Amino acid sequence: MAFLVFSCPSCWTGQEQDVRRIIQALNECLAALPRQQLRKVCSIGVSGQMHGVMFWKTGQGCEWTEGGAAPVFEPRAVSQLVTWQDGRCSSKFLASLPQPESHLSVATGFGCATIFWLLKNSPESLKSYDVAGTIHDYVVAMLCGLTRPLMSDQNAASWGYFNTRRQSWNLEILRAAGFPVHLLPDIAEPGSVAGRTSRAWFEIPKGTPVGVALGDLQASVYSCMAQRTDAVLNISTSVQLVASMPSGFQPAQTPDPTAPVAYFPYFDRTYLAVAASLNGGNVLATFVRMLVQWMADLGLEVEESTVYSCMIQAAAQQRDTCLTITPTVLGERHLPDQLASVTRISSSDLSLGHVTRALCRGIIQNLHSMLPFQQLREWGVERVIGSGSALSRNEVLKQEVQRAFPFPVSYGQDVDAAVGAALVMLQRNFNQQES
Ligand SMILES: Nc1ncnc2c1ncn2[C@@H]1O[C@H](COP(=O)(O)OP(=O)(O)O)[C@@H](O)[C@H]1O
Ligand SMILES: O=C(CO)[C@@H](O)[C@H](O)[C@H](O)[C@H](O)COP(=O)(O)O
Repeated sequence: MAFLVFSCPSCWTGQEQDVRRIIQALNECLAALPRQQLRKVCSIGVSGQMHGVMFWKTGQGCEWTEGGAAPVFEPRAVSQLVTWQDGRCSSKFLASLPQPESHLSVATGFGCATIFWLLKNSPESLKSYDVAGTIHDYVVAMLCGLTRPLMSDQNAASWGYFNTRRQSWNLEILRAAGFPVHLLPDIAEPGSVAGRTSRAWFEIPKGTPVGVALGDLQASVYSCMAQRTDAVLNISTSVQLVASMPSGFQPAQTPDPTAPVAYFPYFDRTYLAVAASLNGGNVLATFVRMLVQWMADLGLEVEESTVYSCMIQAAAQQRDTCLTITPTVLGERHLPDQLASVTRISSSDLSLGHVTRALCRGIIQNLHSMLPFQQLREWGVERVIGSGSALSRNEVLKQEVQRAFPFPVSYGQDVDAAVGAALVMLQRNFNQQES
């Protein structure tokens, strides 16, 4: 078994997750589903958080165990998952990387940037592995027993150094920079089948088709964008505002690291215009944790859930405020070094209601500064579909959305990446399975 081991300079903030625990959570989810239903599964759609990267060793990525109630796979020679929230690549480090031949620029947390960082700071750790992928590419590879992982262009683009027009990695540029290109997965069409389950998985029969893993953003959009005139606004940990570009649209071929809107590949060579803000529900969560800590420092104990409900209630009473909060505590990919600020502070606007109202407004205003909502109208958007737990649980955030958007906002029932991944398999592979 091998792990990535880093000596950590104090200036970067790594964000890693334990692959074993993720797969354990997946197993628990599967175990909770009715066995009868699992027996009837006719195909498996997979999606997951984009940008992140993990490594494993060919042929040793997992072990299947038949013990217990059902056959499951357990990770073996795998690294940690370095997530999309990873902050180890400073602006200076990113500026030292070669210019990609892609319409998308590279930010911290993107797979190829992380690999470049490891190459420079921990080259030994890479030697233990010979393949890499997103966590969802790993799951597909393990289920199907693939020796080399397959990756959809949706996830490849999220790593950087991928040319969506040519559907290929920037191999020459990467090779010239000493990048270990053998780690890069092979590319497959999103919506296609990656393989079939090499064994029974829980009650799901051996030989069940498994789709190439999709990006969670594209899968969520697929679950709810009924018309091209719909935009999707998701606010959970982070925020994404998404509109679909007309077929035939091609983004400019050079990356612009200062552009707040990126064009992500969708299906059938079409693109989604995406304003992906790193500052969403996590801003409120940071505020809540700060209050809980202040209370603890003052000798008082309070539950986070109590703080959420009190602050939302207080802000619901406080319909307006002059207090202005730019809530970018995490910076943004296009402005990594611009952090949060509070302005127009007057002694009359310091209540919990004022601050929470200003925080919620600030999250929406920050999104508006990235993708002005009038632009959506120019793209033909007529309606916004709202989703995400931070939005659905927060009446004040909903009010601020309604206030800022010049469109009706409706809240979808099944706006969910898992639903989208299942629909893709059902709708796009139906003919394939019938023949
Ligand atoms: N009790 C609560 N009431 C209202 N909002 C909450 C509450 N708990 C968490 N949230 C908000 O929901 C956001 C998303 O939480 P969570 O569902 O855990 O993340 P994700 O959907 O990204 O996996 C948090 O960042 C926070 O802003
Ligand atoms: O970062 C982007 C888009 O660039 C995301 O779609 C990415 O895949 C991540 O999953 C999301 O940002 C995280 O989603 P959530 O936890 O905010 O729901």
